[in-house]
Amino acid sequence: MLPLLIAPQIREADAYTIAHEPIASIDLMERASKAFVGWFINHFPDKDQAISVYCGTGNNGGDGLAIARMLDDHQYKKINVKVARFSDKSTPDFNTNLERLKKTSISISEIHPGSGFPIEDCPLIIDALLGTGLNKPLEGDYKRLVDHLNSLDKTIVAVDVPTGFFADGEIPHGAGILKADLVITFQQPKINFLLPESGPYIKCWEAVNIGIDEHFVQSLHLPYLAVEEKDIRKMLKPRHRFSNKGTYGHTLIVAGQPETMGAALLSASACVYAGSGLTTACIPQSGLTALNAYMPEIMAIVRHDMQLPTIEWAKFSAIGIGPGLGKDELAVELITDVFTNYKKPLVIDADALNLLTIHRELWRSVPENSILTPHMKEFDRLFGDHGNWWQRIQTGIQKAREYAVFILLKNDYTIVISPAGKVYFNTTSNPAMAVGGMGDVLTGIISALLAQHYTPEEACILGAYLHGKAGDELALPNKINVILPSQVAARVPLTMAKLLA
Ligand SMILES: NC(=O)C1=CN([C@@H]2O[C@H](COP(=O)(O)OP(=O)(O)OC[C@H]3O[C@@H](n4cnc5c(N)ncnc54)[C@H](OP(=O)(O)O)[C@@H]3O)[C@@H](O)[C@H]2O)[C@@H](O)CC1
Ligand SMILES: [K+]
Repeated sequence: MLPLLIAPQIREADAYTIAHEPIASIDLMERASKAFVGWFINHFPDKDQAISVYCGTGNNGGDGLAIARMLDDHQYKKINVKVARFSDKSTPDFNTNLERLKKTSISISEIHPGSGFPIEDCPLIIDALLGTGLNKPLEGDYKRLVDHLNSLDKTIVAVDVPTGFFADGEIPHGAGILKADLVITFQQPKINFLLPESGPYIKCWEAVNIGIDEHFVQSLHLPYLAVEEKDIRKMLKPRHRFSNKGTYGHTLIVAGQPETMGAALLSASACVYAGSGLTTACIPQSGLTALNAYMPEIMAIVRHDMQLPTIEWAKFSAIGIGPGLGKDELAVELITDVFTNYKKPLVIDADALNLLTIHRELWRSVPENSILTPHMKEFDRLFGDHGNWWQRIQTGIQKAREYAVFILLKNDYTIVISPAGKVYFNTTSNPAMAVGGMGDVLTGIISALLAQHYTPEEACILGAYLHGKAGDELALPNKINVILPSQVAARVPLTMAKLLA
């Protein structure tokens, strides 16, 4: 897992690396700038393109100066540097890099407080005004400059973070933030890059390694972690010789109303594809023909009008409940029946989450370590309205602990919060997956993983990753705009096979 540090921890890790590698601070800046330039050159190979580098007077600005010098070394011929002298302060590494830059032929100009802004005729701007040192929303000269740059139709590549963008914590409404086409960020994506609030400011980002001490970072036992492919490869268990369907569990999916049988079909079929040895769907009677026709591998427990079905609880190694279940009286009785009789962790989704919102007394019987899979609206219905995603995560941490459950909060980077307070960011999935039914498939996959004896934590992490990865494999190679949940479900075996190879 890639630990995701917040800004003060980034400073701590930088300082530790400087003291213990050891490496001089100015050389770490050189290394960071070199990593930036390495990526930049590959993606902007036209050395005749005119580039303006805007620098503040802190270390982000120091990076900008070093980057300008290095691009000059690489024969980029039309570089100019503009230093925003909005403060009397400057860091020693900024000063050293300014002296180094003055020895080149690069033109350096300054922007002063209250002054107008120079005409900008370069199509490409490198933003090294402010980085992770941001400590308050932009105002005054910085805000004016950022608003001005945003008003120009330029390509903006930000160093580490776009100027004015908080790397973590709440992003104030209406803050002045530079809109970057690309952010080349050091060591790790900043946590706010992974939240929807970054959408208007960051078109894409790339993290480059600058050799921060990994042992130190791991020793911090940080709550925020990004899931990487190598973690998934370690987690996934291959199937063994002499195993049989019993080895891989029996999953029950409690879902569907006559009008929402699709949710039950998607969920139960995803469960089969994700490797559950046996899958049974508890569905309304009117859906039986559809179920048999859609996927004969799925067995059924039929719900007759307003009658609770008889369920042999001990038969099932995992239960997923909620997709298309509705909120009527029978649904309430059914969920109560499941919560009362089944003591292992459940996967609780969609209408089952809505029922938890309406009938708060149900919370008392949610089995420990169950997995709740809300999207943003379901989350807010459960736990109250939130003005931003950072707050939502903090509430998630508190509620996961309070109720001893896992909360999987759906997002472009789906967030899994454990009762122990760990926050895992999934790194797969894409906008082509924004289609109704995609969540039902995820529920089926996670339920199947529970049935196959993955721990609830593993089932969440693995389920979110596989679901997104299957979607990526379908959509990304041909830049397909829309993929269907049923396609994602059917792709899962191949995605798993690749990860096990
Ligand atoms: N540490 C390392 O070893 C490495 C660091 N690296 C690089 O350093 C960057 C972090 O550098 P940094 O800490 O110097 O902060 P930076 O973002 O340049 O800004 C600082 C200045 O901004 C000011 N300021 C803050 N908010 C403001 C506001 N709203 N409006 C106006 N001013 C505001 C603040 O002023 P103050 O509030 O202190 O008066 C201070 O003077 C990081 O992103 C990466 O690029 C890499 O080279 C790798 C090695
Ligand atoms: K920046």
